[in-house]
This record gives sequence, structure tokens and C-alpha cells, in this order.
Amino acid sequence: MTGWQKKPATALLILADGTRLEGHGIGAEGHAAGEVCFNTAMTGYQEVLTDPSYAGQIVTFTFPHIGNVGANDEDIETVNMAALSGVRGVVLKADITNPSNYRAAEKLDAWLKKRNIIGITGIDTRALTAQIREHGMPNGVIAHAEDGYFHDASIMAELKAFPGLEGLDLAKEVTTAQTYHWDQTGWKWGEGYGTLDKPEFHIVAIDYGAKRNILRCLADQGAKVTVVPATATAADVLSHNPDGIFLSNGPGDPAATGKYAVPTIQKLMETGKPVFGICLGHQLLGRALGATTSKMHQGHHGANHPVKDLTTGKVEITSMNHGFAVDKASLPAGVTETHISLFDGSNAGLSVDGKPIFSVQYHPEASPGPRDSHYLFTRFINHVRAQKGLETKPEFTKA
Ligand SMILES: NC(=O)CC[C@H](N)C(=O)O
Repeated sequence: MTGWQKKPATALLILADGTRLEGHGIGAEGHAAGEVCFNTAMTGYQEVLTDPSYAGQIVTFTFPHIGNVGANDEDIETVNMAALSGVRGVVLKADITNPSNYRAAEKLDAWLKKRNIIGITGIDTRALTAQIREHGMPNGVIAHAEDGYFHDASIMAELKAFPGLEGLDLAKEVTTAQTYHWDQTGWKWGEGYGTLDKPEFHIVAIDYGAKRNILRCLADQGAKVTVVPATATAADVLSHNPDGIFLSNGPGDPAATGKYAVPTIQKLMETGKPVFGICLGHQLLGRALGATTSKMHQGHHGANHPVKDLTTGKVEITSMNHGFAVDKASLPAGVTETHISLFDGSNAGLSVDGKPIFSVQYHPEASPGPRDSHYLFTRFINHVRAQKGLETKPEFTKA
């Protein structure tokens, strides 16, 4: 036995406070700057890595064995494939092992390369996570060097050039360039994804970086979805004659995207049509109602976040991915806080009194995560049903 041999470093992670962590390069070669956050989900790494809300961010997984079920071309949340929108980089503890799953089409390393995601393994992600909890989410750079010679000065220059997420409108980078229609439903065991035969409702979704499974969840409710770009005006949205309006998740600072999104949402609210927002959509709706948003310390990124529904007293285990939050104290009269995070009490949902307008900070579509909150899609479509004089359905949570 010669014992464990340390492999030479081929990648580096440098943080804004000067922390310098050596590891091994995976995925696409090169370098990437972004804000470093940690995600505590134990499964669903492909969905995390392709969630457009992660644009401008480097994700550290707290779960050490990422890649062990391989990768495929189905579990992808990016709709706008051309933009390859999603994380800038990924930080892992263990080396990627050979995949073991019947759905695996390739090794995660090759998949990352194909999607132009730069990664590093061999990092003490436990220590890095503790550091982020203590000091907040730092800007960082992952840089590869096959020969192990790192040019620290140019890496630091790249780090300094990254402006940080505050004040950044990233929705315009990941949104669809063109309006399109969506009718794919959710995945059924042994059948894959279906297609909606007879749409009963028409929802217009404003795409700030929409996740695919949100569109599927809306289609599951019987809705044909028309997806419009983030910069669509109220007139553009209304030209499609929607029964309801959906505000999607997305990356970046809601204050920046709000500059063009807020006036649109305000005009749309005047129509009296049902409005539902998720994550960035929630933050933008909050701002459109007059609330403020601010940057969080460590953010919420994981698939086991407890949320309390203040209207029923029930607790849901939810999927979360956000680094900004609606300031609850700023919610104006006539707007009710409907949900809170049980981790830190921060705002997790709102509704407009007496109107079919509501939103949540978390992810009822999961992907990855539990399905406790699927009932919110039924709640939204029930508002649509009520306006059309149709009978509403029981709020239903998929097992
Ligand atoms: N998932 C999202 O929509 C994220 C919203 C926003 N970019 C944030 O970080 O808070």
C-alpha cells in the first residue's frame, strides 16, 4: 500500500475575501466569475444547474456525491436552450464517479462540458458553506489550469470586474427572444411527458427566466401557455387575450428588472385578471404593489425549506432558490403576507385582499424538491375558473 496520493491541482476557486481553494477541474475548461451560494438539495443536481434563476451564480452543493446518477437530456429546467442559461459554475466535494442509473445517458462531467458549465471538485464544501453562513454570499472565480500554474493576478482582476448581483438585471439575458406556445404536461411514470389535448384555459407567462416544470404544471391544470419575453408590455400580454397572467422566476436583482417589469405588472393588475407569481415573479409583484426588496445574507437554496401558510396554519416543505426577498414590513395596506419561511421568518408569500392576485417566494413546481405546494397551481386556475363561471376544483397536492 502506498497510501492516498494527492492529485495535483488543476482548478482554483478564489473568493473576494482572498480565500484560495485548490481542487480539480471538471466540465467546461476556462474560468467563470459569479456570486457563490450553497444549495442543500441532495438530489436534482441537473435541475439546479439548469435553473435560469442561477445565472450569475456559482453553486456549491453541500451534498458531497454529485454526479452519481449521471446526466440525461430530460431533467433540464432551461426552456430557452439557445441561451444555455443557468449557473456560471459548480463547486463539488467528491470527484464525479461513474454513473449508476438507468436514465443516465452520460457522465456529469461530459454533460457540464456540453453545457459550458465550469466546475471544480475536491473542495471542502462543508467549510465553504460554514464560511458563507458566517459572512454571506461572496463573489468568486473558478479558474482551470491543466498544468497547475494559476495566474492569480488575472483571476483577481476577473473577480474585481464581476459587478455582483445587486443592481443587475439578468432576466433580459435569459428570457426568450420570441413569444412561443407551450402545451407539454408533467412526467408520468413509464410514460414520460405528455401533451395537452384540449386546453381549457389560456395563460400568458412573462418569462424572466422561467423553469420548464412551471410551464408543465400550468399545462397539467388544463392551460395552454403563451410565453412572452420579459420586456413585453401590458398591451403585448393582453393582445393574447389571457384568462390569467403568470410571472415567472428568474435571476438577478428584482429592483433592476422591476424598472421595466413593474409598470407592466401594475397595468396588468388593473385588468382584474388572475395573477400568480413565483420567486422573481413574487418579488416583482411585491414591488409593483409598493413593497421593497433587499439582498439576503446567505439566501435560501435547497429542497427542504419549511414554509408556514399563515392562512391555514399548515406547514409545507418547499424548494427554494433566492438571494433577494420582499421586505415584509414594507407590504402596503391591502396586501396580506400569506406565507413565511420557518427558517428565518422572512416573507414567503403574499396576496392582494379581495383580488385574484397572489405569489410565493418558493417553488411549488419543485424540480428538484417536494410537491407539497403543487396546490398553488390549482389555486391559480381556480381563480380563472371562478372568473369564467366554472366550478372550482379541490386544491390538490400530488403524493
Ligand atoms: N428563483 C428565483 O426566481 C430567484 C429570484 C431572485 N433572482 C433572487 O435571487 O432572489
